[in-house]
Amino acid sequence: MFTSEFDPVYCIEGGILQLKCTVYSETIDVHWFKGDMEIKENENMHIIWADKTHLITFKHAKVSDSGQYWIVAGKVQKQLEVTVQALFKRQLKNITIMEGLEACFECEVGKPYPGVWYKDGKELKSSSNIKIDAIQESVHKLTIFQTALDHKGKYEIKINDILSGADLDIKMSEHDRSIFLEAAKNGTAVRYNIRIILVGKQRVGKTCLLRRLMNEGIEGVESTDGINIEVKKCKINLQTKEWIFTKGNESPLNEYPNDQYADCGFWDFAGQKEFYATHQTFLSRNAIYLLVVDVSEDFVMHTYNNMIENQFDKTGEYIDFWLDNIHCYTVNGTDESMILTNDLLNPPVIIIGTGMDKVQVIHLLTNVYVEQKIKQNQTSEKDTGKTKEGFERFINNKLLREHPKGKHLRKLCFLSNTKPSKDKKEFQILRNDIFERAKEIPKWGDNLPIRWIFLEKEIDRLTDNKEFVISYDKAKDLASKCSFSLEEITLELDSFLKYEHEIGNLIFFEDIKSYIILEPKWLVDVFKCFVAPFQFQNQFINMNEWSRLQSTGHLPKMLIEKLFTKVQVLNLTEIEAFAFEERNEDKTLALQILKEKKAFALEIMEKFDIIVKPITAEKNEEYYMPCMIEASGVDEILDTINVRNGQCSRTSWFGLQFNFLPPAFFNHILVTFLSKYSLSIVGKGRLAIYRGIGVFDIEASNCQKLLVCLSENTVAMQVWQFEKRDGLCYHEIRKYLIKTVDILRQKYRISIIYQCFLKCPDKIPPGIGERIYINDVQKKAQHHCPELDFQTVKDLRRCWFEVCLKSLRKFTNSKCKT
Ligand SMILES: Nc1nc2c(ncn2[C@@H]2O[C@H](COP(=O)(O)OP(=O)(O)OP(=O)(O)O)[C@@H](O)[C@H]2O)c(=O)[nH]1
Repeated sequence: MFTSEFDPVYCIEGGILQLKCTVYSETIDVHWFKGDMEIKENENMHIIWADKTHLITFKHAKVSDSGQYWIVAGKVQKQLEVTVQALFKRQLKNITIMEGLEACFECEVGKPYPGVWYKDGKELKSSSNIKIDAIQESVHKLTIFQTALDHKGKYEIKINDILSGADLDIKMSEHDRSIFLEAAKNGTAVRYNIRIILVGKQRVGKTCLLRRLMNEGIEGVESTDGINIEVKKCKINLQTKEWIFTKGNESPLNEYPNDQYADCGFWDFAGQKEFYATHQTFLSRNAIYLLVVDVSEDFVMHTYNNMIENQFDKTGEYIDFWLDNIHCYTVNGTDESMILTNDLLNPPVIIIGTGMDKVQVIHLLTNVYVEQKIKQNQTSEKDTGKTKEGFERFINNKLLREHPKGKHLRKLCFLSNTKPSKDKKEFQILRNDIFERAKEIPKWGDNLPIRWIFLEKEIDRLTDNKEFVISYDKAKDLASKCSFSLEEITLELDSFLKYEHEIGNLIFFEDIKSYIILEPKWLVDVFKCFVAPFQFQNQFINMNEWSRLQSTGHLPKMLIEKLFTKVQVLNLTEIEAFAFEERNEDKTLALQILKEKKAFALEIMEKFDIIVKPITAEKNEEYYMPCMIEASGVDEILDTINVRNGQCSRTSWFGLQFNFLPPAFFNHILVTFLSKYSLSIVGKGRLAIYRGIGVFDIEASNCQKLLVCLSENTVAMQVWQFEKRDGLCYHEIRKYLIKTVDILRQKYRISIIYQCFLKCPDKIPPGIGERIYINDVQKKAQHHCPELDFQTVKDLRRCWFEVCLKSLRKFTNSKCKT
């Protein structure tokens, strides 16, 4: 039938593709098929024949035109292989860079053709800050110099009628813009950074998991006793995705080039709850979170409404708690850079269920047990050991998916640290996942001024030499060595330090900048002695100060000094002290530096509201630690202050009900109130501060006291009037509470929401029932209070909301006119 050969046909996308055959006689009918579908003519393709020649022409070949074609004549069929090669050997790639830097789009085509560039559909031409060039019409380049925010958009190139497109995203530098832009003028370099934070309950296998990820064995892993953060580092090859670890004390990691390797740092948190108050220092926005849970433990679903700090223990609750924490500490309502897509928020969280080996054992054990139970008709879900399903149901939980915190979740994986698979593939998969997630984080591949990268290396060198905290002056010296601009060295240095703090490389507070913490371990060492001070009680016996700390929160200077002796990093080591002796040198300078560091440590703890100097009538300068005070019954406090003696009248409650109140947030509120109002004195000079409660004198005669207290996810206030005076309104205090919460939200960049409510002056603390939410006030003009007969909403409002004088005036004015 056929007189032609059927050699494979090649063509480049966009070109003309012709398939041809000749047959023995012009009367022979030829049919063309692709796969098993007969080809029909369309706009882009014509079928023609003349005499014995049959031809199909595709005007613009597409990659999808590739495949097996069949040519059928009578009962004979021949096969023809067609390959349409993509025109673009390299497509344009999305670019995200910081404002002021140079953006370069580049693509490569398989055959030389001219190209036309577009931005948001409009043709682009070369100009003062846009350069278009092409190397032999094969490599096409578009360079935008000194990018500005309005360069954001979709960029495309059309070559031979085929489009390739990519987005340009410009980020405004979070640090001081002008300084950054100035520093960038002397050249920039790309830097890839990954911070991985392991969180979860105690003893769920975080340290073992970290060891596995670092390719180490888990022999000798012991549960961390006390508070700790272990930091480990490695490099990741961006091309091969290989992870490179250091062994022992050598530090070859610095030798790997920044543009080809990502810096990877792991922070392994010990899971002690005492430590939660300090989390905001360590929870970085630019991190990947590995939330570790033990699958063999009991799983309890969403039980959040009644969950308060320190009072939860089940796996589901931990997941809830950590997702809430990560969400509220890392996502700022207005910050678009944390929104990845409609359904995904940064930072990413991967949940890792460890202990799979134990679950299988449970399964085996329980099968017999379950059978018995089934017979007795007594099965429960827990008995069946369906732990894995519990997790999956949790992840698919509608509530979780609707809540923004659910948008951080990327993956759920199950493994065993103690009994991994033979080739330990599950850990390799996890490493790959981590790497892929890292690319989604806004600061991935940031371009930084080269001198900043030099300074980063100098700092790395210090930490390699175990120098964990440096003075600001030392940082200035280093910066000038790295050619930071001399005139404004502190401005640029601050800008650098803020950036490094933001990505979690070091800890720097602009308002307490005498020292810079290069390793979180330093801060942890300080915190651990102060947040859990009672561990040292046995070592300093016969001191009344301990019981006073527990009952009143008073932390006298003498106790502070004692605790400081336990902070390793704030004391000379034995070797150092010995060296001084040996050399017969004066230690004064070294001791002076340690003294300064101690003062800095106190300042940090004050900054985090772990310790506070309340204003009191005596204006003493003593420190208090509200979080150390033993919880006492509210009834006890009422009786001590004589609130129920019949002569004291109590206002309605005003409060804020939060969706989630992160640990220590109430402490921040209390401390802010402590800086404005004097604490009441009860009994023999005891300050009226308790765990989760503060009582303040709000006027000179001490006849009006304000109670501020924490109850579940609620902060509530009530005023006690010991001298009846009608018509008093505390709207300033209400506004102060709201302003305080809003300022704290901004200061700690916490994303939390609340509803304001009023409630009858019944028991303390005010339960959830019978709360009147301010938004509902209009609907509830009459409010039924079981304890005080009928009370109108107006009565409840009166003491917290001023009469709106403006509207009153407007009203009277308008009356006057008429
Ligand atoms: N059976 C089993 N045991 C595990 C697994 N992972 C960890 N363990 C054991 O659990 C104990 C605690 O492990 P760690 O890795 O220290 O746990 P952690 O979460 O770091 O503990 P903290 O440091 O106290 O917060 C160790 O005895 C481990 O051997 C696992 O997958 N299966």
